[in-house]
Amino acid sequence: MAIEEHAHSNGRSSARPGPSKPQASTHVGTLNQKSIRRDAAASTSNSKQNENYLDCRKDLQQRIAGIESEIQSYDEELRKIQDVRALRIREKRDLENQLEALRQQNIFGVVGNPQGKGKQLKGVLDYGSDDFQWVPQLKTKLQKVFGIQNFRLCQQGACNANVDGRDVVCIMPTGGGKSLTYQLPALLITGCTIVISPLIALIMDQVHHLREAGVEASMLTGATSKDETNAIYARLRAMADGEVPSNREIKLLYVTPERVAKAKRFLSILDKLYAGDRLARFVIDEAHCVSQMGHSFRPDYRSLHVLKQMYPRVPIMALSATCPPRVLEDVLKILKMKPIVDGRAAHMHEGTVYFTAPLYRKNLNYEVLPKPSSSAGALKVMVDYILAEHKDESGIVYCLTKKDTEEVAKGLSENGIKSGVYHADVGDADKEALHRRWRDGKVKVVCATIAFGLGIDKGDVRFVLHHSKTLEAYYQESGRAGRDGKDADCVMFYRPQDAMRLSSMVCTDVDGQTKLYNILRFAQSITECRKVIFAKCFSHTSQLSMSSWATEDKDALTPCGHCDNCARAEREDSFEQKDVTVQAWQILKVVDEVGRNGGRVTMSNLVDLARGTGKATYDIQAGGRRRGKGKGKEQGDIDLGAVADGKVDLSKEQTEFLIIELLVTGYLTEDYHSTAYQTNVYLKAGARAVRLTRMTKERLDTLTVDRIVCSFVKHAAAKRGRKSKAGDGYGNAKASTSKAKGTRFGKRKRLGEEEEGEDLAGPLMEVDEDDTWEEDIIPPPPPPKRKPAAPRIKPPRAAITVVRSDDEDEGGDGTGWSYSMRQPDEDSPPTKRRRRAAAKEPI
Ligand SMILES: Nc1ncnc2c1ncn2[C@@H]1O[C@H](COP(=O)(O)OP(=O)(O)OP(=O)(O)O)[C@@H](O)[C@H]1O
Repeated sequence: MAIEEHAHSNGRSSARPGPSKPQASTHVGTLNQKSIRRDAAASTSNSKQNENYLDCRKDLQQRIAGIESEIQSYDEELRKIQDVRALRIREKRDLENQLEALRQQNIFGVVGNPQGKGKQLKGVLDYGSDDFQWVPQLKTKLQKVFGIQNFRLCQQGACNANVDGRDVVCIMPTGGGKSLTYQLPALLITGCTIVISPLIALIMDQVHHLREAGVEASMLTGATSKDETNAIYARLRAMADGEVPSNREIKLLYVTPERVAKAKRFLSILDKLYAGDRLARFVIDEAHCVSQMGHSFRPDYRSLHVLKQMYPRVPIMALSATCPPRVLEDVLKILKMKPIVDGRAAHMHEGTVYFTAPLYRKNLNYEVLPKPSSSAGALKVMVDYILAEHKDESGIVYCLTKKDTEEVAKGLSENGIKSGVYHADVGDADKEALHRRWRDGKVKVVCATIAFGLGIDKGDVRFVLHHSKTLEAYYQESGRAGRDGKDADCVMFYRPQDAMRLSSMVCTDVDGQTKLYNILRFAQSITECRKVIFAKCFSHTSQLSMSSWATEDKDALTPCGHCDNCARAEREDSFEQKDVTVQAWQILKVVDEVGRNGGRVTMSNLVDLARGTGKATYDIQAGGRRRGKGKGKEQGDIDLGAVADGKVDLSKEQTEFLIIELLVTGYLTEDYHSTAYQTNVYLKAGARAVRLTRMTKERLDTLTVDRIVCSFVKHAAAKRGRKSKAGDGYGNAKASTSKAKGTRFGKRKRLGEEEEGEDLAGPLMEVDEDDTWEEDIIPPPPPPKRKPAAPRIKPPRAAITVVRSDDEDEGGDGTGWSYSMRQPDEDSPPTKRRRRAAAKEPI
């Protein structure tokens, strides 16, 4: 009853058996008997339930008691663990204090040297200073082993942090000297430094150089023979067992990431070295490959996360030339490295010590030169340039295609410049032979695709000629120049027609168009400092911070003072401005008319149509208005007077430049048509075109904002006696003035002089009459005969820059802009017309 009452008292209806509530009945006797039987049955059932209940209760109480006592024992254990933890924390602090004291004792000027400069702030270290006791030893080895007199950029800081056993990240530009930051410290530390590098060729090159310098360096790659591999493992085992004296140890062992990821034998020798305290450091070269967010992710790099897991005592150094903050964060996370601390003010024992050097190298002179439109002309310009500026000096010509490299190498060789070819299809032995001959100076110029990059470390590359698809590629290629720190030239050859070929090459790439427009803006600019363009563009597109482009003496947006545009800016009278709003309107009107007639125009087509020269017709697609009858290509033509109020009164080249400017500013846009073999690029009106085309010519004349203004170069830009940037280009001692470059820029043609540049073309970016092209189709090289060492001829060119106006009147959107155009040279190469005239041929 108690149970039932309890249940009822809880307000629940009980399903349990119990005495029934009295029911109304008319048969009393029967009811009483039934009731007695029911009561007896209920009583039996109640006692069973009671037993069950008691059993269950006992069981539960016992279990609860068991758990309670278990919890108590855990509490006790936790208390013990917490006590131990607190003890260990105190011990750790003690050890850290000892480490700090030890570090301070090792820093002259704090403890060891009372007369020291006292540069150290409390609790932080300036690894870039001389205040470490091993610095004299580092400097001696720097000179004796590597033959290098001074550290450059952040090398000293990185070396100090390495010797001090810190985890390090070092971001330095290509050719900045990253290798030294781990190779030199490795000589001062007991044990073996394991270098993980992505490319066998690069590894071979490094090991070769180190052995030449007398450093015990080895490699374990697919190219290492079985015997050699066994010998290396035997030496490492002996090292781990303490059987090898320190001066006989393998100081640097190069491996590919695949070996760390997959080779069990290698991992077991690492275990042994670790146990024997002979694992000095892991160096991860090209560390951005660890991150999927990086531009060249390598899956095997990901497996490097095991290093910190398995060998927590071994410091790691991560090296890269391009590691934007987002990628760096990912790299640190994957490698299980602590967050970064500044190498000039690093916490005594916490964090990954971080060093970075300006991405901009002061010893590189960036310059854009005009490229003639014919293969012969383009080759001639390159030959002239090399002979006039870099005769007998080492250089590289980067080409867009394999076939280009072959044609250019042939052309240069025929003109007395010993050249070789390097691209993906060249066999390893030939590559190696070329590399060797180039290094020895037997070959002067390597004509290469971008494949010629990693592992190419020749100090005295005095010039690199570029035909690049993107600004990133241009910058990367330029990293091969001037690695000895002396002045070097990085010259891009460009003509507006290139844009169409490049556009078809990148049209399917992610961000292809954005990247293309960036390099077009760079190439067309004649006023803005090249360094500043790099800084703005890369800090925007690659998340490389703007400060990466600052140097010790200049911030990122201060002009470098020595690129072609800075040199030009030094001469106030070097260009004059011209309003080309009408010409832009005319071009857009022509495009409009072609589109209305169902036609399409290529760039060269558009130039001819707008200027009323050449065949001045355009292709018509089915359904468009056509001129003439019969079979064959349907053609349309234009009444320029009616459509555009006459011809565009700019030279061909100026018109091309204006068209590219209209393209990158959205007044024109590309119209791609693919066939089975190629992609043809046509031009059509862009989103902004209507702003101009809706106006009448008369209305245009009264327009006060959004006018388009071009600057034309009046005189050759001064570039003579260009100063050497800053000593060796890496902030070390001052140096000389570079050789006079007086021949570089001759006098230019007067504005309006006609028909220059008809023979301008490029073996590297050949474009056929219709702006259509097939990769690798290159016309034969030009006739070889030419006088060596002729002064460099600078073909004419018009460069356009956009200047925005903030004026929002006249219905404009505040994006007014103006152009500047460089005036053609007076000593430009003979045009077809002039050549014909000279040969007394009728024009
Ligand atoms: N302090 C220095 N002074 C003069 N030359 C140096 C110095 N440090 C390094 N070098 C030289 O600079 C060249 C480039 O060095 P290194 O190969 O280490 O560059 P890197 O930063 O690794 O470039 P990459 O990213 O292209 O591999 C080498 O020839 C090296 O000997």
